[in-house]
Amino acid sequence: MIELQGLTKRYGDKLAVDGLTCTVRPGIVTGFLGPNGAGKSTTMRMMLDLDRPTAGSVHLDGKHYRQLRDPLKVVGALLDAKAMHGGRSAYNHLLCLAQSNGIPRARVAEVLDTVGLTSVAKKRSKGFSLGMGQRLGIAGALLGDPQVLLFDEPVNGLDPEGIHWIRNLMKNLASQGRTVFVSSHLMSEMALTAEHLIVIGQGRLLADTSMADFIAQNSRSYVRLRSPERERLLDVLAGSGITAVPAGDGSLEVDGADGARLGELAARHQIVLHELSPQQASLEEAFMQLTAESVEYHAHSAPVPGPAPGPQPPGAGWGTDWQKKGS
Ligand SMILES: Nc1ncnc2c1ncn2[C@@H]1O[C@H](COP(=O)(O)OP(=O)(O)OP(=O)(O)O)[C@@H](O)[C@H]1O
Repeated sequence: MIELQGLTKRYGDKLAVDGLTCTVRPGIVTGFLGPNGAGKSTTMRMMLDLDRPTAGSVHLDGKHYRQLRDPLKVVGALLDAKAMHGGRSAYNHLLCLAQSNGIPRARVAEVLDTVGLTSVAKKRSKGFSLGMGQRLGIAGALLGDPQVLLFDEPVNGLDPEGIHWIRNLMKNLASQGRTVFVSSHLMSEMALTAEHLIVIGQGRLLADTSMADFIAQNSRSYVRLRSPERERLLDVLAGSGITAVPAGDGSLEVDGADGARLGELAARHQIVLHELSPQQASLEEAFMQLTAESVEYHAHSAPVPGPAPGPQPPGAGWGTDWQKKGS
């Protein structure tokens, strides 16, 4: 369990983390979300005593990091996969960590095997790809068999097989009763991995809730109906007190009634349906909705040069005209 109590960090004028109070529980994967600069990395660094809080506290399974005799046996972390001595082999890197934390040498081979790096164990890590570096960082986090695990952007640089692997690894670690706390900007991946979410914006807590509730509370869900007898369907729905909104593509959008009820209603009146599909917003949409006010950095689309103004290609405007909100 990780307990934050009024956790605050100020860098000069900048309040990077602003009075965070929350608990990260064991047995589930908890996702940590926030726009760029929200304070996620700073919070994780304070959990590991790499940054000293301006105020407030962090406790890992009831203890402050500095009270831990062999910290790697209590908390394992992947913060920056490149933060290692590149001249050392993967094996020696892990061996150094093991020896300074009272962890038996045999554990090194075990974690190398877990992360799939046994065949390159004797190679220097500076020759590793981004994905191999991530795997080595994860091996380091697992070395002490800790109950608490922190992962900052763990799928960075991993290929689809690697992403699948780490998703299952995190779920397995949680199912063993461990506390797994993971940050990522990849919403689709987070939606598949995390059961609970902690969301921050400009250093403040915005949400501490289950994944399902987060999406339900921050987005619209409705049922889309399509029928060759649209007008009759509208009448039948109205007769049952159900409001349907005609959409531009000829379908109807119905809020506040579930698919089963709508399907039965149509069947009772012998109305043919070509579509009946519950529409649930994605985590990404819910996240954008909640954090819209606390996004500090916005990209503005650059005007497309040329005679015909039209839709911009995906990604147009990125890297141009970054502007700090409110400045
Ligand atoms: N060492 C530092 N000195 C000064 N300001 C810092 C320092 N570290 C972080 N900050 C500032 O604190 C704020 C929070 O940064 P942090 O890196 O924790 O955010 P983040 O949520 O991890 O962002 P990202 O998603 O972009 O990684 C930012 O405004 C950042 O510029």
